[in-house]
Amino acid sequence: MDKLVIKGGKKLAGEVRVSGSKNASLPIFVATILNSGMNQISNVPFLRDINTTIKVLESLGATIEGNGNIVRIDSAGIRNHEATYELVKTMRASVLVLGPLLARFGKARVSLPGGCAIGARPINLHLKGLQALGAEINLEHGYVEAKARHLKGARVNFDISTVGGTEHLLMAAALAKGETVLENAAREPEIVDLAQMLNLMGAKIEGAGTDTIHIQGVTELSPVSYSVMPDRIEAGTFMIAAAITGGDVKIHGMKLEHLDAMVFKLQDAGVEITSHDNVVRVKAPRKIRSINIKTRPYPGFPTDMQAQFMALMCVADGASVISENIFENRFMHVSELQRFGADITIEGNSATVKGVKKLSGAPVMATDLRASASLILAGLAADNVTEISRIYHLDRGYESIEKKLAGLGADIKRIKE
Ligand SMILES: CC(=O)N[C@H]1[C@@H](OP(=O)(O)OP(=O)(O)OC[C@H]2O[C@@H](n3ccc(=O)[nH]c3=O)[C@H](O)[C@@H]2O)O[C@H](CO)[C@@H](O)[C@@H]1O
Ligand SMILES: C=C(OP(=O)(O)O)C(=O)O
Repeated sequence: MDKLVIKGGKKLAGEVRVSGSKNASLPIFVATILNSGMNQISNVPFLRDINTTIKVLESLGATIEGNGNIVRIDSAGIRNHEATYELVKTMRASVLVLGPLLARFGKARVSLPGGCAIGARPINLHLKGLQALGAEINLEHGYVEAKARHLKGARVNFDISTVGGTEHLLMAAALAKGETVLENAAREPEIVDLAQMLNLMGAKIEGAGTDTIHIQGVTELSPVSYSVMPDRIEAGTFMIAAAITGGDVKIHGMKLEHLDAMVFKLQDAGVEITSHDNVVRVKAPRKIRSINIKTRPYPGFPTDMQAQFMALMCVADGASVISENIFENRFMHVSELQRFGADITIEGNSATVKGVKKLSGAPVMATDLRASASLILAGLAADNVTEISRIYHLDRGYESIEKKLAGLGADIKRIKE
């Protein structure tokens, strides 16, 4: 298993480019199930989760070839309607194939994804929504078996804002008969990206990016060429890397408006953020101020940036309260950050972080994707050497992160074991 070795204390400087979004690519790849033909998806990041999605689509019968960051998906050969436990267990988002398979072929059998390190993460709202569209759903031997002669448009009111649930229903409703209205829909930019791609395929979707989405079902969708939006979480991670190392970094290819909630918090913490000609410059202050955050669905502070922001607060001036409101167990990074000498106490869904003068490098273990990123950030700011093991989590969601950080002057190496 690979590990990362970081010698901390370098101020990051220079320029870095953000890759395409993992969380937008996954549903966009899955949406190709809805048509029959050759789709071309560009700005795709090289990630383990993308490989898993490719394996899932291939197992259904799609033919896929890649060239750099462009992936061509021919969905004409899809004949199989089952996604196995072996594939779904390695990546939860694979469960999104259920709705599109059902909408196009009238049946699907997909393994339940199960929980993960950050929470139980049920899919009850996905299934309730598909049932509202007329799907007959049975749970057998850990699999969801779904049938519908023809999905029919309906009103779906989500109990809680769910990104995956909204994406799932968008895709299924695109080929349903009549109008579907999604209420209390999630508003994340990745949902807007998916809706844009579906509309290019011929879907009739209005209101993506708001909490009410109207979908007029169509009978057929066509293959498309589509370029994936930039990864806002990768961009946010670089912003914090600049801030935590006392650095001055220019980030290319990001959309600053996708990170408004975090940008305001970083500015409150004293970080200077300017944008010119689509390049965002992030300049650290002499001392970071402590700031409280509460994670919320978009446009609130993203849960996927909570761990990284906590790493920053570990070296800030004062105390910060960080509340996690999306996932019930997303503080796994706390015990690892404590190994760097961070002063953090947890009470319920809140962590109080008292800034310390200096973190001290340590051997640590990554527990999930964003936790891994927070450990890199702490390692960049810490004295001495940090060794991070179990970085396969990181490879799920960050394209060549060690190369990009090394390009900014970090002393970071991947050791193959
Ligand atoms: C691949 C992808 O895009 N992953 C993102 C997506 O995950 P994902 O789509 O899984 O997250 P959701 O928005 O669905 O989850 C939000 C909350 O709703 C709960 N819930 C969800 C569905 C459901 O049927 N029942 C239910 O109770 C979840 O357990 C969680 O507590 O959005 C999360 C929240 O921004 C991000 O952290 C993930 O990075
Ligand atoms: C939690 C994440 O991803 P996933 O939903 O795929 O687990 C993430 O990207 O931070």
